[in-house]
Amino acid sequence: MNMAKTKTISPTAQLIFFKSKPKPTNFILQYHQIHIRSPPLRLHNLKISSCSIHSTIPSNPSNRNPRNPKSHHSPLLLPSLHPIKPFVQSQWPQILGGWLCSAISVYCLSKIVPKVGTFSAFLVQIDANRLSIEGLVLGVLFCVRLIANYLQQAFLWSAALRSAYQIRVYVFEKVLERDLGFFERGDGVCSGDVAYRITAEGSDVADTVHALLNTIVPCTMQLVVVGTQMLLISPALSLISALIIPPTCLIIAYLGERLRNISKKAHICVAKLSAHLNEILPSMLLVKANNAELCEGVRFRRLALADLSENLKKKKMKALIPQIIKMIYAGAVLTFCAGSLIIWRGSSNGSNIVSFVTSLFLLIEPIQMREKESGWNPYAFLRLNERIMQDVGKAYNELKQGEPAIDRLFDLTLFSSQIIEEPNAVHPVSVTGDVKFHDISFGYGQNMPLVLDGLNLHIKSGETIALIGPSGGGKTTITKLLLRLYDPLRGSVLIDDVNIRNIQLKSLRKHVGLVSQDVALLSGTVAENIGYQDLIRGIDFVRAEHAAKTANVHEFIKALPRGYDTDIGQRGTILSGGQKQRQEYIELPPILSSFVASVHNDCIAQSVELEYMLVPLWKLEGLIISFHRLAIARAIYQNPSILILDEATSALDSKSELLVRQALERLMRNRTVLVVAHRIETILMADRIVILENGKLEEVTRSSLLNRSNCYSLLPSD
Ligand SMILES: Nc1ncnc2c1ncn2[C@@H]1O[C@H](COP(=O)(O)OP(=O)(O)OP(=O)(O)O)[C@@H](O)[C@H]1O
Repeated sequence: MNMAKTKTISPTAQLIFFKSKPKPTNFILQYHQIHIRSPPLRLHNLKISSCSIHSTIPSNPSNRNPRNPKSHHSPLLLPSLHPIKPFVQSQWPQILGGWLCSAISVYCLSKIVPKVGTFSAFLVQIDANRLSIEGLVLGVLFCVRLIANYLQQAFLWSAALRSAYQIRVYVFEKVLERDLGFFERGDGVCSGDVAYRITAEGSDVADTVHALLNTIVPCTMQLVVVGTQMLLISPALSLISALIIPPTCLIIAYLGERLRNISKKAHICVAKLSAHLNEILPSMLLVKANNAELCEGVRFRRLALADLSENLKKKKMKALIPQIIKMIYAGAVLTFCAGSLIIWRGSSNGSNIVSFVTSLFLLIEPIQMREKESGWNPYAFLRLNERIMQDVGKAYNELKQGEPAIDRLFDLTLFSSQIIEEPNAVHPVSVTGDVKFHDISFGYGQNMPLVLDGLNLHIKSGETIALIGPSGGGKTTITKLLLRLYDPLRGSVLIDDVNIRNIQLKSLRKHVGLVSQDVALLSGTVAENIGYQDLIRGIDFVRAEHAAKTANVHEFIKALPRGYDTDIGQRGTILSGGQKQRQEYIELPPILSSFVASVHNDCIAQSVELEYMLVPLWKLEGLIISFHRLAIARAIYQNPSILILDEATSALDSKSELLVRQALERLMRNRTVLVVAHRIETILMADRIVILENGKLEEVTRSSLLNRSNCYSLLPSD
């Protein structure tokens, strides 16, 4: 597999489509490890067979106490890094490889520096023989060092990016596990912010991990090794050094904490900016219709200004920290030299002092300066140290500004689910479709008014119930309870007399299908949209085609440029090709296409905002209807025993109406159907009609309904 492509499915959810050349043989995808065995099925253009998914993500992060977001922090020096530890540790082969290369590079440098001195001495003596030997050795050392440096970077970036990839996948999977309430209420985190954390801040995490691996960890190792050497050479001088280290660490820790706080604010500012754009751009109709361009310009400017201010503070602090580290370094070296001079005067052992000073430099710069007399150029040495100090400062910056990103990413994974699957939940292979709502009371929050209050409803197997009522009356809420997206506060929902709390969630949502009034088309091909539930197992194309035919959408699909393989994600191309040549279509720029589409349907507006759309205005309605029928085809493919239809509120022309109605009739056949109805014709198709008002249900007859239909904004049929 050569590449994993992430495509947006909805503002809050993403699905990874693995794009690769089909591979005929068994192979393993990581990460998570998807073990693939023959015979192959097809997922997009990746050939896979039955696959078992094993989460190899270490268990540590999920074991944290979800009630206390900070409970994972251990009293380590860098507690914010604790959550990423298992992900980084799992990359140990790359990390070891990188550090080994780093050691080789340092070793070469330790040889190169004195050799430069020897080489220059032979240059002065014009000793051609020795000169060429020394030159060759120098050249080899130089080349080895270059290769080692390259490999070090390649290994460590590989470890950092793979860790970030695993973290992203882990966080996204956790986000997917969250209850619907999180996405609907937001809990203070809007979908744009979630997307920003997983994308942009995920990249910051990669930089942080790289900084950690590339600089800070080798430096720590070096500190320990050289510190031990210093202690062996002169405990007294080590004591002086030790006195300098704590205040230095304190100052650096203080500055680091400041950078961390500033970075957190900067992250929040840019996330707000991104969330605001995500909200406003698809809502251009609202903005323009309300003459709100100026107002939106001002709101954007305010957010952008806050971002500017926080980012400026961050950049200034990032620039300041390396300078302060350098200053501390220079001060420390001066203090140390003064101290050593005092001790040296009282002692005759000058060579020990030289060795010790060398070790002190080695604390920061990995050069072994054994041949002090021949090759040591103090100016070059100082320059090297300065560069290293800059690197250390830069790495420290990366680390500190990555910490808030880690915090914010892992905050998304800290939650306790309200919808908990019972340990002994059953997995019925089939259900007859008998549904009972028994004494249901439900409200969306503890202090929120009850939406449903002591509601009872029995839908017999194979029966169609039309649910009507005033807007905001709770019709959609009933459907959410049936899908167990929320649990009722009181009462129970039963399928075939089994409380749905005792049915496995996967099984429940397999037997209960939903065709929502939001025509939720996802990125991917038409076939993938129809066989959505089988994306991983592999789509059954015969079944998909049959579903499309039953839903009256087969002809529409056949007319698309690549039929069932047409990528719906590429909105611009869906209607291009031959249709474009016949100049039946007008080209709408992104903003206008979303604008026009949003008049008809919000979902289309979301989908088209990024691409040019080639659409005949007179056909736009037809396109939306085709999308409706695709959604119906998806439900037919799923073949659930119980069907929830949340009918679209928009008006259709009579031809489209007929096509959709035919598709719906076929879909509803031999199923238990609960239809949230807005059209009189649909209501008349039902076996029974119930009105939901003030949280309670009342059954009505068709004739009595026709007298009161205006109350519920029912759409007349053509
Ligand atoms: N996630 C939520 N959090 C808080 N309140 C909600 C949530 N979803 C819906 N509500 C509120 O619950 C009530 C019932 O909403 P619901 O969507 O079930 O009504 P509905 O009858 O389907 O309305 P419509 O016909 O307009 O779609 C409304 O007052 C709505 O504002």
